[in-house]
Amino acid sequence: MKHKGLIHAIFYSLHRHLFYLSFYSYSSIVRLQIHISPFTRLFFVIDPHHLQMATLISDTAAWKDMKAHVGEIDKTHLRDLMAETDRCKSMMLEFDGIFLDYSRQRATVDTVSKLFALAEEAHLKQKIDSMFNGEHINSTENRSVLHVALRASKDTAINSDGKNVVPDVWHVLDKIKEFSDKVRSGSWVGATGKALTNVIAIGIGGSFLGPLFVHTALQTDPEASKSAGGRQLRFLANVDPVDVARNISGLDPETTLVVVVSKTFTTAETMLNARTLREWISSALGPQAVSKHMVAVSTNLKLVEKFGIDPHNAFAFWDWVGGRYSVCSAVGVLPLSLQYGFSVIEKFLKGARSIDQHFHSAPFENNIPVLLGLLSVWNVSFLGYPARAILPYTQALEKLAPHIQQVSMESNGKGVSIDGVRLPFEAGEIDFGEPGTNGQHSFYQLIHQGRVIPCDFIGIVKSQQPVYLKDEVVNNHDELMSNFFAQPDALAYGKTAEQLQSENVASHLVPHKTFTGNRPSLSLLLPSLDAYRIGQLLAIYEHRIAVEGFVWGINSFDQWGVELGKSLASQVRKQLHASRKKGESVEGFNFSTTKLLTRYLEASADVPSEPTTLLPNI
Ligand SMILES: O=P(O)(O)OC[C@H]1O[C@](O)(CO)[C@@H](O)[C@@H]1O
Repeated sequence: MKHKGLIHAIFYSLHRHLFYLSFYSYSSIVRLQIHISPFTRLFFVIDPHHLQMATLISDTAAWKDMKAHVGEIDKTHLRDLMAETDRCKSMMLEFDGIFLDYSRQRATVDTVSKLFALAEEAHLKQKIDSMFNGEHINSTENRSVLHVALRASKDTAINSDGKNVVPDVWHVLDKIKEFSDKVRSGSWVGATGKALTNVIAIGIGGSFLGPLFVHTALQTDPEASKSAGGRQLRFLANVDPVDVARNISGLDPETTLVVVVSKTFTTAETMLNARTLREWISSALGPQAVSKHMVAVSTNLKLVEKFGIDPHNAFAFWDWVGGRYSVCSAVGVLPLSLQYGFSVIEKFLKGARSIDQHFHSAPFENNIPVLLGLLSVWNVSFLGYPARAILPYTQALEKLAPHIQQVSMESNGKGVSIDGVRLPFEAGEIDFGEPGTNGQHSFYQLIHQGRVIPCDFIGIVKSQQPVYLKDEVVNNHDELMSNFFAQPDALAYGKTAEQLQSENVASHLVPHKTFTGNRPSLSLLLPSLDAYRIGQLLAIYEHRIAVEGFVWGINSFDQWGVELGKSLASQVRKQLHASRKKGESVEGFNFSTTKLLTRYLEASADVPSEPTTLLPNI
């Protein structure tokens, strides 16, 4: 019912510490909505069909002040900024062994105070508190965001919907400890009585990338690798049968445990891979072997049971854990504990906890994730650098960038504010990276002389695997770290034409050999790379990404952008079935897709149309 010009309803609601005040007019002309909370702000819709006006962060004085400030920064070069010792000193800090130097950002002390003003305007502190307090800050899914509870100590209370979730977290952790101890000690055996020494973890996205990152980082840590003994942990993510073949290659079902990891237990790729490995096990050992060889991690325990996995062998987590934030839940803790033992993984959780406490309580000027997040906003939204390179100088962190890609790009790759208003600025950033020095011989050319890409340099003081050859000038790790220290200066200072001329460089080469410099980076130095430090690094990135989203005023905890492709794939799947089984021609697609599908079907007409035995050939 519409009453033109009439304020039809006034709602007051008190929800925890938040106060909402809403005026709705069902007129087609005016709808006025004022929500007073850290997340929802003044919001007017004048004619829902034509005009929307909302207070976005980009409408605030603090944002405009930052925009104006860019002109000041453009007048300076990092060469000059780096000469200001007091400025540099103020841009270095340390927390619990992690040393951060952000003096090579294109920022002055004034820039940093303006960023704090922006944070204030964005209600950053209140938003962080709301996250830790279990408010439903993931508003489009009406969920809390409590990955910090996954690594809280037993005596902490963290509430979601009025319930302390920490006892549930520890109930599952204790169950993982007990189960992984049994498997590792050989008291839980496979169907033929043999110990299960190999694990294949099936999962994709957040149910894969975080655990893979941690596993790769721990693999070469002496304590962890000693604890792993000869055990193997593999990850099956891609529905590509090549990935199945790679995973089972050389493994014996008799000694293999399969962990199916899926928050929803409906993800098409994971479920097909799970059915494929169930077939691999039952065809070798009989269907009754599944209960000894397959366990699951999920929030959907009903579907786990329906799949045929014994509910006693299911490890739960909760809807307040986002997939990409789930590595500290059973998603990561179960496979990693099976491989390394629970005590190693507990250290990883403690490392993450150390950063959680720091993030929650440290003042912004000493708060590593807050500073990193604000600097990213500065680089993306004001200096106009859309990408970020993650460059760890340790091969052990080779899977850090792929994991952070998901955490960052799935979280902050959004086009509307948390209120659903289209953003007049770009949020999110393009993350990529490779360990140094490999990356130096690949894409660094572009970073030095092409596009400006802010870089995160991550260095480790003590190598996990030190090597020192007798005739070398420095040990291998010092060689690696020489590059870690050199690259940020090369980017910041560059090399001028005058310098080249003084070196008698041929004049036609001077433009080619000139480095403009003024390219921002930051350096994080960790004392070592053990389970604790890996946990810290993970939490630093998770919280940094949340800070960016909080300032941009978006919902960093949903991922609607992945849905459309999934539903289109399901239409294609139906078509492939209809064409292969019933000979139906391709229909209902555009010209291009019809052509591509027809070509695919015609060219693959000779592939087996009946089920085949699984025979990996690699
Ligand atoms: O754990 P699930 O439910 O199988 O989901 C896997 C991944 O799929 C996504 O939903 C996106 O495709 C991710 O957010 C998630 O991490």
